[in-house]
Amino acid sequence: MNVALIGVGLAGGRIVESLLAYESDAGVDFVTDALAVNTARADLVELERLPEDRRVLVGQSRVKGHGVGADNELGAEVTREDIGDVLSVVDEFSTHEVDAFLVVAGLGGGTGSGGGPVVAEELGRVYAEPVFGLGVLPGRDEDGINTLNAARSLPTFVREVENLVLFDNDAWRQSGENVSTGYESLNRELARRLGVVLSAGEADGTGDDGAVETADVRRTLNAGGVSTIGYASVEVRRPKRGLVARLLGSTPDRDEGKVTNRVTSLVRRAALSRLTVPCDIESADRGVVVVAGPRAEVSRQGVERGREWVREETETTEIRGGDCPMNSESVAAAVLLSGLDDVPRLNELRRTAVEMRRDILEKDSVSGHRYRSLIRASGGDGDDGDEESIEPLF
Ligand SMILES: Nc1nc2c(ncn2[C@@H]2O[C@H](COP(=O)(O)OP(=O)(O)OP(=O)(O)O)[C@@H](O)[C@H]2O)c(=O)[nH]1
Repeated sequence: MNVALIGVGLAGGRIVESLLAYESDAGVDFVTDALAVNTARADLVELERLPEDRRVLVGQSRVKGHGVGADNELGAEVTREDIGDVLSVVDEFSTHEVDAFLVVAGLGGGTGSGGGPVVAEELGRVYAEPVFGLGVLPGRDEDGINTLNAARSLPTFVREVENLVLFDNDAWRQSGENVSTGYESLNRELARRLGVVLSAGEADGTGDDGAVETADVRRTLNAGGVSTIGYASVEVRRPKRGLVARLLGSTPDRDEGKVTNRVTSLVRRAALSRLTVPCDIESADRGVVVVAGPRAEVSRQGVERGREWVREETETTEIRGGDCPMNSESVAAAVLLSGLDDVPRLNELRRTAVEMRRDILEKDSVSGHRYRSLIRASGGDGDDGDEESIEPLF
């Protein structure tokens, strides 16, 4: 699948770079071009892989390159004002080769959660290719404003993209981890999962029957709403060949049954693994199974059996899938499940956001606080809003 990546905000830019790192390490080719957008100059400087002309600073006239300090209304506003700068860089992409855009953002901050949906809306307006999103949910230990930002940005982001893949930082952070090294390993885990899914279609156009195609992933994501990804991998040791076999050039016998079982179990483990956002897999509307690895280690029958198993477990007939040849030392299975209708973390996030807003508004000490207008904008301020609902960002 050929994707154009646009990372908005710090988390967005870092995750885009992790995907680029995965792509080069795995020797696959799914990123057509990539770009980072930010309101903070320092966050763009921190990036390592994207060239200078693929880093766009927005809102300079308003926030002087210092970021929007978790104000996602301001993040949305300044991104909209400078959207021309973003689109002119996207214009330089080989968009005729692009199958889809992927807008990546952390939903807890100001720039990504505000600017991400704006970028998605504008790309959808200008280009015919689908626009997908990847949204990172803030942890429970972050400030109330991060939860409120995510609760407001989510419905807007979901509306502006064809599908929003979710990643829940909380479900992935190990206790006691240093935040920045923690993010690094989180981003690697995320890139591994998404990387396998986006590698689908490497064999597009070759007429290879069992290979998973770009269209399989696109149709799965067309279910709309939000999605999650499960993943499992296993190292494969190439069997040693004796001297005579090497001289004769013969290939070692392949235990077909063993390879098939290994692939089937791998797909099951992926579906039952810790998902990028935990949920009941039965709540999925569609899915796609991608098994990537050396051709000799990926049994088509194994993929088919695994797919059948996911179909039964999810009680969903629309489970697509296939293999994806890759020159690696391991076989990896990723299961993308979309159109989820029950994600407990999202319900909790909304509830917490309502409670936090109430708490913050009740505390006298926050009168005149810089977040007060934001909190009012989120609705339920006692004047005319509904106390139990959160207003979408726009
Ligand atoms: N997975 C992951 N999450 C991150 C990373 N950096 C930040 N986050 C999360 O993303 C949220 C948004 O943070 P940032 O991306 O730093 O914020 P921003 O969008 O740049 O917005 P401002 O800094 O407010 O302008 C935070 O609430 C964190 O939960 C990262 O590298 N990886």
